[in-house]
Amino acid sequence: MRILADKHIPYINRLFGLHNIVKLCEGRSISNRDVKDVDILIVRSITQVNEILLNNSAIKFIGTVTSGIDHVDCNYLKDCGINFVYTPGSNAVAVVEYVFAALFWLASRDNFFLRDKVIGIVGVGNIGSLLNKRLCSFGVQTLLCDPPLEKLNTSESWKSFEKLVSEVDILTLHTPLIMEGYYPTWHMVDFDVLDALPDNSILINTCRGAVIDNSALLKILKNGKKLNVVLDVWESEPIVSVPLLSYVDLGTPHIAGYTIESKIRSIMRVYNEYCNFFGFSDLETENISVLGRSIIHDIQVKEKLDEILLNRLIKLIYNINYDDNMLRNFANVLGGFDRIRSCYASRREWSSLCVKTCVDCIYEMLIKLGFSVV
Ligand SMILES: NC(=O)C1=CN([C@@H]2O[C@H](COP(=O)(O)OP(=O)(O)OC[C@H]3O[C@@H](n4cnc5c(N)ncnc54)[C@H](O)[C@@H]3O)[C@@H](O)[C@H]2O)C=CC1
Ligand SMILES: O=C(O)C(=O)[C@H](O)COP(=O)(O)O
Repeated sequence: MRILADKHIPYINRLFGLHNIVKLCEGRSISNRDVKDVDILIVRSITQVNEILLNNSAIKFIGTVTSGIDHVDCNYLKDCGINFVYTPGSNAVAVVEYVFAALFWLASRDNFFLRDKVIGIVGVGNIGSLLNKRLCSFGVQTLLCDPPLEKLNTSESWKSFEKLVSEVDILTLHTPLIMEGYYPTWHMVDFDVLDALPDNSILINTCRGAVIDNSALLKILKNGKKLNVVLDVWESEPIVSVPLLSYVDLGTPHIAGYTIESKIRSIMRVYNEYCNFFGFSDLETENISVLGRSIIHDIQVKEKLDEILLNRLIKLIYNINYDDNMLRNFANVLGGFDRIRSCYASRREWSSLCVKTCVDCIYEMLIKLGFSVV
């Protein structure tokens, strides 16, 4: 069969090349002409998958190596009988660990402790629920907002979005981009919401840029609103608002989900779904262990695991400031945003750091936080 794939998805030839003819393209430039004689299409979030792309094509199977699917017209694919797979949760760990890195970067800069803050999580799915679990295991207070889930699961203590905004010190967004329907998220954070946030609170967006009205955010920051902002996603991607970037505390090029582990998880998920759909047997396991340990392991933890020590462990794995600097250096360069992302030296996840301790309570905490412990 003939496969067309985004050239920046890893392991495509290794996984699909044996049985198929594989063509690789820049994701943003894939066109209807490219898919004319193609059976299988494998994309990232930067390829709009809709009738314009697929009209008169013979495509049978489409995979996106993403959790978000706002770039896909799912109804059109269903109407055309095209089998569609995506990879929800594949990069949840990566995003959660990005949020921790951002929080600890701010905490050490502004000299506060996370345990003294209330963190509001909007969207409690794969990412939001894992973030909540890890924050709570580390003794950080959280409040949750997820109206669709609230309708299904009344056991949690949910907060309305309006109430959450006024009660939290830190607001972190983890919803899909939903333009319409009962719970739309497009511009969910608008000027009024931004104005209602307590002074000196922290706003983190790692879901989709347009969940925050970026023009309103720039306006209120220009007006002097005291707000600490972390943006990994931008309303005008791949163009980044340089004025907005100049006001945010941390700005990164949509890489919160970019760990080596998450990239392998997602392409393996698509590959296994492809094998199932076409009836092939050579299912690859999600062979993350092929990565082995990170370059730094066998760290001894003897003293209690406080925020300062956890921050030091995190920084062994990931320096978020580096990604912020990269974006600030290339935001003004034509194609810079996509270039940084496609050349990104994906980081490792905490589980790749092997920590040694003989203190039981530290052992349990490290396990709950996602580290490998011996
Ligand atoms: N920056 C990055 O690299 C990444 C960004 N993302 C983005 O993060 C989003 C969330 O990812 P997951 O947790 O895997 O998705 P998910 O689908 O598991 O969870 C999303 C949650 O949001 C809730 N939700 C929907 N509408 C809502 C509303 N109006 N208010 C509050 N909650 C609402 C849903 O009920 C669901 O529980 C993705 O859709 C994607 O857009 C995901 C991975 C990486
Ligand atoms: O999985 C998602 O949803 C994301 O936002 C991914 O991080 C998008 O990465 P690309 O598909 O744009 O490489």
